[in-house]
Amino acid sequence: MAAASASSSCVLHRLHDDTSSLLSSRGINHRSYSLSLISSRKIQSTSSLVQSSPNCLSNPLFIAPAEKKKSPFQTEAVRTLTGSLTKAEGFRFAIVVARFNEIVTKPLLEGALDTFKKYSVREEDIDVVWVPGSFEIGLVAQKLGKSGKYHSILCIGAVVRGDTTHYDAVANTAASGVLSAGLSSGVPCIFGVLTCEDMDQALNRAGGKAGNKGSEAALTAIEMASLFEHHLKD
Ligand SMILES: Nc1c(NC[C@H](O)[C@H](O)[C@H](O)CO)[nH]c(=O)[nH]c1=O
Ligand SMILES: CC(=O)[C@@H](O)COP(=O)(O)O
Repeated sequence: MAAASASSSCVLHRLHDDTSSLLSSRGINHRSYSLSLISSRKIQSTSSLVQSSPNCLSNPLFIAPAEKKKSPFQTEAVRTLTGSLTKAEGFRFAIVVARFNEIVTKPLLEGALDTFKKYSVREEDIDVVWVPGSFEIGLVAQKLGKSGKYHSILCIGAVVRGDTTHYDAVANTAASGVLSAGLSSGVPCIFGVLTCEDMDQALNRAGGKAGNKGSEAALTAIEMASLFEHHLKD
């Protein structure tokens, strides 16, 4: 390989001289056309080109291909990071649950606990914290997140529209409170708060024909805990 590279190197230098004299004989400013004496690195890449197609040298205006430099940010392949649902054992969770509309939030909580158990989360690794209503969830979630004791905080509530616009205040504040708790603590805070037009909608999502949103939120809590623990740790 070294011999081949050396011979290609002298070939290229000779080609450079021949090309320069050829262009000069035709009155062409050979400086603009001449082969720049390519770096050893390009000679090696060009030597591999010469070895694969030696007749390219017969072309008097053969110009060694410039080697494209790889961006330092360029990778050989796209990396994909996802959380796993299969390695939940050992993760610690807090569940913040609103007592308002307990007829709905209790089955949501039970659905979440059943899912944690199904995915091997130990009972001793789960803390349940009750708050009066969904409005109070955000502050408590932030406090728990900042404690550093949990891999993920699951927030459960049920906001059901009444006769006034109070629903909008509570529903929007609950959502922004959970988001803010996650952003400020750096711990995944999962929004498992139902926001429903009536009680039927809420009950259908707490173990009725629309499933159990508490159970679904627990799966999200496990996946996010895994993603952060295995891929996003500082
Ligand atoms: N109407 C609902 C409430 N309202 C209570 C508030 O969440 C809060 O506890 C009160 O405003 C005191 O700060 N909470 C729910 O979770 N769901 C509702 O439908
Ligand atoms: C979401 C609420 O706060 C709501 O249940 C309160 O009912 P109302 O709007 O009739 O006072």
